[in-house]
Amino acid sequence: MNDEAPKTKHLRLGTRASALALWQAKHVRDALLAHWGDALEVTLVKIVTKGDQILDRPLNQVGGKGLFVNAIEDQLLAGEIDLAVHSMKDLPGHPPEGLAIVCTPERADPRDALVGPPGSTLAGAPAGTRLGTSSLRRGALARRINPGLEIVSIRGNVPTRIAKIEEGVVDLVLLAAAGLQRLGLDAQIVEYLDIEAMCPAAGQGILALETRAGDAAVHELLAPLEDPRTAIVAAAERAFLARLEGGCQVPMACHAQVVEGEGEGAASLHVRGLVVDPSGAPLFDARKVGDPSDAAALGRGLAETLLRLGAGAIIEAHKQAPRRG
Ligand SMILES: NCc1[nH]cc(CCC(=O)O)c1CC(=O)O
Repeated sequence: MNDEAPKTKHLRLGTRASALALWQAKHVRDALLAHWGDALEVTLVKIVTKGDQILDRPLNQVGGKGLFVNAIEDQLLAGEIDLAVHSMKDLPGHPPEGLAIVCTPERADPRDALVGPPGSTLAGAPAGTRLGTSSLRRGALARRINPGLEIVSIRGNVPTRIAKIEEGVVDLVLLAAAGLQRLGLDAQIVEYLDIEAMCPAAGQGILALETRAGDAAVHELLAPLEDPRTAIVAAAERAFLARLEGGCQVPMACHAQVVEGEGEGAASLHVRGLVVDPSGAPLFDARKVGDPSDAAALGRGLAETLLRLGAGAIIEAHKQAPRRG
């Protein structure tokens, strides 16, 4: 009818079907539509992953975080979808051959947050308090803050884990602030943990937009969502992860921040990384400061520093942990 009308492009966006994954996928869809308007159509494709189906065992025993992303990446490689939206925290350090993380929107709150009875704090919880978490990192760092805590492994999506308090299985739950905020559950947060005391997981609070490598048409559609500062910190944290990664879940943390220079001074990139035994000790903890343009080298170098300090033993122990199922 109207020859002048721009041609509508169609994007198939693959996502897990959990409430958090759907929120994230819709958030990306809405941001894309806000930018491109009628020139773009986005279809959400819900994909059930192995990680969604196995809920009765800790993640580190059933194959780690890859479980949540493999099915989605397979569909991307097969051309069934054009774009996958992931929590960067759930991704391994390297994308599989043929895929690429091409866009990282602005990072949300990277902190961990405590859910439980009003007035509770991690440090002030009485001895024997049961803290629910499936993350070896959260359990280990929580025990450093309060050695009296009893760590209880819980699985399931965010609302399921919070329900464990009502069910009497645990007293407190530690979760990512970003996930709670996205689900509108932040009214239940009783304490935000300081980044220094509870160093977040690499990529926590960051969305990773993944496409087929070299798919310039899709990459171009995503470009308006890119946040350059997030791309820098993500590059550092992912390089750290990639250098240390074993096959299973390893208790490690990494957090990078771009710090603006004073006056005319250039910005600098601060990266902290740690590897900790699940019991809370020993802990290998190091920091590096460098140029934001060297983000990946800085993250990798930090990982190598931890290996020189002896962190490899903890990583090996978790690589060799038997996989059941
Ligand atoms: N492992 C599950 C997962 N993956 C991403 C988030 C929250 C959002 C984020 O950290 O970016 C969560 C829930 C949680 O850790 O509490």
